[in-house]
Amino acid sequence: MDSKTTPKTRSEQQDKTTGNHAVKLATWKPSPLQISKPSKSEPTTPRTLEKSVLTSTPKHTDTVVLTDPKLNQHHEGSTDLTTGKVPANITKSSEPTNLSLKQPTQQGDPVELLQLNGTAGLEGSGDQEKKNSEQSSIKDSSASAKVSDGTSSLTKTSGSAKISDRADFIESRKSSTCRASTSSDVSDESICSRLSSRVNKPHKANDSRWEAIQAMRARDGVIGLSHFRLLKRLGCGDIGSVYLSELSGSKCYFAMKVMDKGSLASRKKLLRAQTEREILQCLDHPFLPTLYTHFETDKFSCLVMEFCPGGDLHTLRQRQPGKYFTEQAAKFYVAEVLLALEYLHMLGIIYRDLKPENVLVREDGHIMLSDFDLSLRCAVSPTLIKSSNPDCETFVRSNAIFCVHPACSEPSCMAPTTCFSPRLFSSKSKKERKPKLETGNQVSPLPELVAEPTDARSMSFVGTHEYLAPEIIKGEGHGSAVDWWTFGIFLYELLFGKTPFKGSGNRATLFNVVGQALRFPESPVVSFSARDLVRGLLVKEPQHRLAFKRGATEIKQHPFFEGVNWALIRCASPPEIPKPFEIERLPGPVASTSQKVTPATAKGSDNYLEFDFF
Ligand SMILES: Nc1ncnc2c1ncn2[C@@H]1O[C@H](COP(=O)(O)OP(=O)(O)OP(=O)(O)O)[C@@H](O)[C@H]1O
Repeated sequence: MDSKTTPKTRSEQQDKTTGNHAVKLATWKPSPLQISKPSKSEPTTPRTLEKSVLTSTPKHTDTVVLTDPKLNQHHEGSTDLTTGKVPANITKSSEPTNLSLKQPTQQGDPVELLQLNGTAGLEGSGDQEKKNSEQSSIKDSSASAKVSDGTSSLTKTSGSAKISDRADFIESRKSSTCRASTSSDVSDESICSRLSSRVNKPHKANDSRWEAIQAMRARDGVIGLSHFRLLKRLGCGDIGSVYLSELSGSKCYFAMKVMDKGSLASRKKLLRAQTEREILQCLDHPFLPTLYTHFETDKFSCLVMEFCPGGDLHTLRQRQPGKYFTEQAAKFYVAEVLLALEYLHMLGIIYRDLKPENVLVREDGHIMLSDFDLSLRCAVSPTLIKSSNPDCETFVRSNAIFCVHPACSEPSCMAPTTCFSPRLFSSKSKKERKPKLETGNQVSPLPELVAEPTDARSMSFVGTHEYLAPEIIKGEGHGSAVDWWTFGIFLYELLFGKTPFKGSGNRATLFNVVGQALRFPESPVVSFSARDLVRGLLVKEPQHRLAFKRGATEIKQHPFFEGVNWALIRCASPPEIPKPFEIERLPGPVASTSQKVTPATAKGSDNYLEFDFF
């Protein structure tokens, strides 16, 4: 079975819950959740959720949803692209029959037409581009993006059900300098969108897909929905559906996330969509998605990203003997995830949703971390904590962090953070002085820079039950250390085929996360260093957790990763290379072609030899 069509539900771990399963935590009460900045288009008055109800949706039993009982406005499911409606019964079942996405539009044509009443992409600015946009709008409205039937693949409404709106309480030592945008402008071309179309992605220089998009843009002025053929629905998350799509005539394939703006607005998820888009615009890393372009129609907001034909790590794990990875394979995947997290942290992004379902496998077997709508953006202030100059004294100092509300951060605020000149903290009071750094086994002659948001704090209750950090559950406020907790759970799951604190239900799981001691199963047998790393990461108090002070550097130096060549990891052989994705197997107009999406057809996209991040 094609992994892309395999339901992403954690079948062996799912709770047999139907309907919302309210969880009240008896022994502690999540701290009041406050909204720091009400958004104009999402007029949520600051509120206190003293009796917050944690619910798990049947569609995503493994993901936490914090519902404000007063608002009671959380809806699950994705919009039917044909009707533009959210299927009414989608919360009751994850059966494919509930997801009739398309209606036949042409008799005898197995390919259904997806009428997307689109206006052109909104990239670019200025009169000429507006003109183009208008012309294109006319063109688009008469054009139809084709989508295959793919009914057999619509077996899953995958993805995580998440907090219906972002309500991050931001503990900020300095107000953000970013534009305080409102989500009402999401349908318009935001400053970020304009920036993004010009964002330089140096690592995409040899990417044929990148070139194809640029060529199309140069030719037509703007890129819109009419430039793509939607071939198959790959999956569906909480804020949109993802389609395998071809840039018409280019044989370049992409994953296009299509979000219904009306549905986002009514479900108060515009901010999440905006957050994801703005984060994607910033990324240029081998283990993170490339956003090739973004455009909007009257009805939809579309993100065009790299397509990963290898499925996700959850599905891949299920296919392993014993449903767990060998230690070697696990090491490979977590090492790549670690680099992705490190890069995100350097950009001031706390990921907050690490789980195997969100780790996709590229055509070359390397990974791609996906799904950024729960991420939190902060401003980071890189700090040099260890100088290469032996005469310089070394100090540990947490870097100053300023969280920014998801609605008021933009790439221009974040991107330069990696380029800051590091501050070297010289002599301070003796109190602040730490005699020696714990540098693990390695003695590095290189300067050591912490550019991660180790001090960031948010009060949101986000994530997936089994992956939630204790400080999130307890509502104590959380920072980047939550990513190291989830990293520990992730490693544990890859190694043992299950998560460590899973209870009989979501409520029990949350209690276990907070109160239960970490235990390891007797089998499979896992090395001491692997268990030691997991132990270091799954420390309940974030301040005592591995990587709390110095971020990913601490983890990289752990003996578990001994021998890993961090700089050349993307040249390492992956444990498994996915079979070429066969376009001919898809129903619809492409069925007659024998085109395969292989590394050959996406030539140049993975020319990672010139690796200069690390
Ligand atoms: N770049 C991609 N390549 C291949 N498949 C993808 C890609 N991005 C997403 N998918 C598939 O589409 C599904 C939906 O992805 P999406 O990011 O919309 O939702 P999600 O990860 O389930 O989370 P959320 O609910 O936060 O949106 C994923 O489960 C995955 O199977």
